[in-house]
Amino acid sequence: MQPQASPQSYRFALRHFYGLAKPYLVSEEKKKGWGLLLLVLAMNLALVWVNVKLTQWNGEFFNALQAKNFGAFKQLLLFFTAYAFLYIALAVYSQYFLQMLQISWRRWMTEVFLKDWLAGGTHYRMSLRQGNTDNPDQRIADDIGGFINGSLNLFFGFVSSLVTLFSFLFMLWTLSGAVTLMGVTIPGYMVWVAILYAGVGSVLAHWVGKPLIRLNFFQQRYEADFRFGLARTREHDEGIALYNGEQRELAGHRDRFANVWSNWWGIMKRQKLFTWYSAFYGQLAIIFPILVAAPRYFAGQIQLGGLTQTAQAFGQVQGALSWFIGAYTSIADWRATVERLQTFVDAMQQAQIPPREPVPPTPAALQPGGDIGAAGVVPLRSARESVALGDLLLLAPDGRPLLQCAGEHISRGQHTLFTGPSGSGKSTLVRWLAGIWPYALNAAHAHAPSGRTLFLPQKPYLPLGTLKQALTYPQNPGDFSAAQISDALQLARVPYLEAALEQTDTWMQRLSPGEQQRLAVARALLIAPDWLFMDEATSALDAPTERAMYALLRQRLPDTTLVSVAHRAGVIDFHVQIYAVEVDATGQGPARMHRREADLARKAALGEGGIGDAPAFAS
Ligand SMILES: Nc1ncnc2c1ncn2[C@@H]1O[C@H](COP(=O)(O)OP(=O)(O)OP(=O)(O)O)[C@@H](O)[C@H]1O
Repeated sequence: MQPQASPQSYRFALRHFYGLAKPYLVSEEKKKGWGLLLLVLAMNLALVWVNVKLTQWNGEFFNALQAKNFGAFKQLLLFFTAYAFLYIALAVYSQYFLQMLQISWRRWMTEVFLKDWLAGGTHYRMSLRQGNTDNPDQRIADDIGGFINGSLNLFFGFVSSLVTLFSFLFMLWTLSGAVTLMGVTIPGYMVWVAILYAGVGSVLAHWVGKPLIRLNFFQQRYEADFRFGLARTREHDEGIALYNGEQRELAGHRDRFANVWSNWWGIMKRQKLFTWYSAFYGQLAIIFPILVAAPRYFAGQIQLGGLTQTAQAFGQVQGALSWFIGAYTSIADWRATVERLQTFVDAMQQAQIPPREPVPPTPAALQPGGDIGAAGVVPLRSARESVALGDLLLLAPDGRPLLQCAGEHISRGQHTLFTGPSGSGKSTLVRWLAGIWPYALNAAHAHAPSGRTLFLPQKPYLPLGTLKQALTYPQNPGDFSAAQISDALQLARVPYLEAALEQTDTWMQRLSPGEQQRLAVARALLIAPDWLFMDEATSALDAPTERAMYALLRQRLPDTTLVSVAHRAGVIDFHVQIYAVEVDATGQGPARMHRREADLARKAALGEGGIGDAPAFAS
């Protein structure tokens, strides 16, 4: 997405802002939110009032100095003390309450985003639809805060500037008097000069600063890509070290940093131009009003206090009018942040659990390369205690047909094995049953089982934290007694890990793949689900240990139905029904499933090195 700073895009940004901000302002925290918002607003208005008073004070003070009036001088000093204290207190507390509002709002919004992102595999389905949302971590960690801070700062800046403008316009009009130019008398001429000065300044600032919008947008994206690349290297350090892949990694990081670097140069050059301009404009603003008002002072029409007060009022009017100049880059950043968050929200909505009724796919979806979007995505959850696949057709994200089902059915207790060549769609079927694979057609008569399910993938996920937390994931360690945990580790043949239960480590890096898979078996023993889906969940174990793990699961979890995806013959005996997936000979159509007898499957496995090899099943 490339930001276009047209008036229409600002209208969109405002509409999206409304959609993003409204939920908090009508949420259960609305009282606190509105209360803080109004409090900070009142304090900002009070600050403008104090500014007006200080400007008036300034005129009176310099007049008292010029008149050498010591009594007035002393009294004005007292007034100054009162105004200054009020100003300081307001400045401190308006900032404090503003920050309180920012963090409360951010906490609320982050919670909502995290929940939506992590709900029902949404995060996974979003990652399937590449291109829509880059770096979700950045959206949640940075953009929510940026959105809230930017919106609040712009709002209060806008209101303060508006009120300042009207308060000081009136004062400036009164002070400035009239000027006659080429026979035409212009009343309140300082006001017109201030408007002209700020107007020209704003137009020039817009012209000079415009490219910064695009540059800042891309800078954030490039920074996030670079950070993400580094995080991946850290995560996969062992693989990289074993492959001696450091040079490739280095090249990748250099490439990503080159984007950061070259875009940054663009920002620097444009920022330099902008700073030339804004510094010149700011310096000129100091002397400009005095120059314009000086003729009246030297003509004796105003006193020294009048001159300084006029200069201050001019500065305030000009400053308020030029608010757009100061806020220019902030508005651009804010707009980019709003758009990024909105894109993220849209992507989350598209990836959320689809409607229960299947949506007919578009013809394009069935063409290779066609994008079926979220249509037809229906992992229907059933109240029935079985798996039924009907004539479900699983698709790849690009619409390519992967696997055609033909009425396969698994009842409770009917331990089932799916086997077949690599890439034929077995894992995709498991993902669909888990409700996270959205690309499927003809799902009306297919359903996943009800009840408690646990899916063990080939690479078990072990979260950051203690080993006990990793073992009991996704449940909490407190859900199990020490004896249950100890038993599970003993049975899964990793008794020595008991000593490390309270240790914190990156367990996915520290434990061997086989240990991780045995830990996952221990997890299944603890959780004791109704349905256990094992997608090559024992592939890293030696054959005897693999058999021992299956025997253990069958023995210890008598009420659990096993649904496995596996390649080795050793697991056949633990299943009562076997489906072999056969790929289409032409390579064009989807793979298909065939029911196999255990003997035939075993023979195929022994003969061809894999139980799913197509030639062994060819009739
Ligand atoms: N996220 C994805 N994006 C695009 N294609 C995918 C994605 N996930 C899977 N595929 C493709 O879908 C096809 C089926 O993959 P799947 O993992 O289901 O195969 P499998 O039969 O389980 O293979 P294996 O036995 O090697 O695990 C493959 O061609 C794979 O490349």
